[in-house]
Amino acid sequence: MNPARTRTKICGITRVEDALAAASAGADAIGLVFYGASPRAVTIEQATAIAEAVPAFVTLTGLFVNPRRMDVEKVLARVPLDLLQFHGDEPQDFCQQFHRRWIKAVRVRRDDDIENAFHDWSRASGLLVDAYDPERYGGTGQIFDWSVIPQHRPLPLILAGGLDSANVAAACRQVRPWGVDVSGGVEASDGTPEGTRKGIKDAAKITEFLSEVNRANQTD
Ligand SMILES: O=C(O)c1ccccc1NCC(=O)[C@H](O)[C@H](O)COP(=O)(O)O
Repeated sequence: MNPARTRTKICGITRVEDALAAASAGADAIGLVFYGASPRAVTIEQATAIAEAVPAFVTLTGLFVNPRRMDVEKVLARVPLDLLQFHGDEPQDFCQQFHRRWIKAVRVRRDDDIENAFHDWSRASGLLVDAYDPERYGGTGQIFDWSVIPQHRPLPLILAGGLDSANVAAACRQVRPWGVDVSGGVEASDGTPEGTRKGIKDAAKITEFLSEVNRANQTD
């Protein structure tokens, strides 16, 4: 399916004000990280507050990494997530059991990883392709080689990994993804040249990122 416009998801949100900034700027989805080892992890209380604040038509996504079934169920009992995102090594049957739509992240290492993932997670509502890092599951700020992304896509493809306002327009034009997903690229600076305050977003960076996606959509 070819998108009329590229959808956008701002991931790793931990504060109500950042969720509202993303929604006001036009993001289609926001992501909450339920993975304790992440510096962007939210508590159930934070997630509940964000869920209450997010307006209709913004997809509230819950991200998990190799959770137990009970971990996901515990979150779903308290937080009205619209979509699950599995960012670890979860098999399809595991992802499928929650009666909720879900997307699968694949960390791209080999040329045929994406093709294999389309086959292995064929019941997903989308495939998120991210950079591979041997030590971290995601949110790495790293780009991968977009030329390995196949043209034939049995599922909507969501591009992630090291995106920011400087490269997202080029990414949209080259890859033509269904959607793009960003985390570190819209975070507040920690005062060092490359560093960011993990989980704290910069509203101006979110606006600039979304403007660049819109620009790419309009100049096709
Ligand atoms: O954000 C995290 O800390 C994280 C930890 C473990 C698994 C996934 C994680 N984030 C995934 C995302 O949703 C990011 O948007 C995606 O990996 C891209 O991140 P970035 O390169 O920082 O834009």
